[in-house]
Amino acid sequence: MNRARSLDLRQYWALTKPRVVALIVFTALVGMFLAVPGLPPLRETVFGLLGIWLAAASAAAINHLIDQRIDKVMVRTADRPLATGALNPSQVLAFAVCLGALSMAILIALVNPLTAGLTFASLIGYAIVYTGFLKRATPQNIVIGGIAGAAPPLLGWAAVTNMQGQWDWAHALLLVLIIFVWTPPHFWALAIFRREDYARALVPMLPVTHGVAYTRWQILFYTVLLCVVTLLPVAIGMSGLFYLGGAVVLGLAFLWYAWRLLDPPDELFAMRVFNYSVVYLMALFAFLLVDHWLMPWLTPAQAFGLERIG
Ligand code: HEM
Ligand SMILES: CC(C)=CCC/C(C)=C/CC/C(C)=C/COP(=O)(O)OP(=O)(O)O
Repeated sequence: MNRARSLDLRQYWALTKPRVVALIVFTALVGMFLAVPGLPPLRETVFGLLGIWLAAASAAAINHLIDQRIDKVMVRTADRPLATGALNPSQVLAFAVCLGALSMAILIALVNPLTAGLTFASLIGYAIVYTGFLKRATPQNIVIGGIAGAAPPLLGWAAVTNMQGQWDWAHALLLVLIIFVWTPPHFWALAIFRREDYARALVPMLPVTHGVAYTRWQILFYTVLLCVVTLLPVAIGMSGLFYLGGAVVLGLAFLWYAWRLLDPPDELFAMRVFNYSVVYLMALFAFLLVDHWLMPWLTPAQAFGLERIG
């Protein structure tokens, strides 16, 4: 393969926002493991993850396409393939359509139509509703748009159960709720640091429209809410003590970051909060997984000498 070709591949790879999508796929995997006792079925797991990955990558490529003007103006995004001209819009559109079509074909043929439908709704929710409309319209853009990014555990759950179990909706939606409440502190921490980018690009992000001080309080509010919501898996008996320990320690650290952000030591501190948010979500979902799969016996009922119900 010559140099130009491998450079091209790298540009296409960048269109898929690989690191964001990796975490999205991991949350879908955790949804799959929590949906069933023991190991989830191999075919639905492998092709479910492949389909969700391709759909999220397609959504990310469409986001590049719709956001060309914004990406060119912002320092953080000025080196993206469309902003630099390394790829042209028709190439990006063709790539996104191919990934999206492949995703749907795999999910419909090898997983189930319900998962395909929910995944398609998430793709449209992020790529069109959030990127095309909300992002430009309201500072609540990422709160509402966060629903699409939060959906993957539900998609994973649907892939392996087809939502046949009695409590499927409640349990899967709780995982969605966790990511939904996590999204505002995740994004607004970065938006505080990048507020001049957003102001220049005329994107009404919260620190631009309502100021940095107000955004910091909003981050603290959602972080407190997140700490409460992350206790619910234990309260409803979905997760046990191993998860509880992890959630409490991770949550206390997040609270410390959000509190410290009210009076930060320097400008860069907001980026430390953002970086921690990514580590937090990755670790929280790892705790959910290990708790469910390796330590199912470590329940509050066991610890307090009560019999396990059900
Ligand atoms: C509407 C919802 C969301 C918004 C607006 C948002 C926004 C952002 C932004 C602007 C970045 C910086 C990207 C960059 O500098 O290139 C970022 C990074 C990141 N986001 Fe989000 N995000 C959202 C939801 C999610 C979700 C649902 C996940 C995963 C479950 C996620 C995982 C990540 C990760 C892992 C990074 C770090 C990427 C890297 O290191 O390159 N985000 N996010
Ligand atoms: C099918 C499915 C599961 C869809 C997943 C949706 C998805 C890829 C969510 C990612 C969230 C994200 C990176 C938002 C940033 O968008 P932005 O445009 O505000 O950030 P940017 O300025 O970095 O482009």
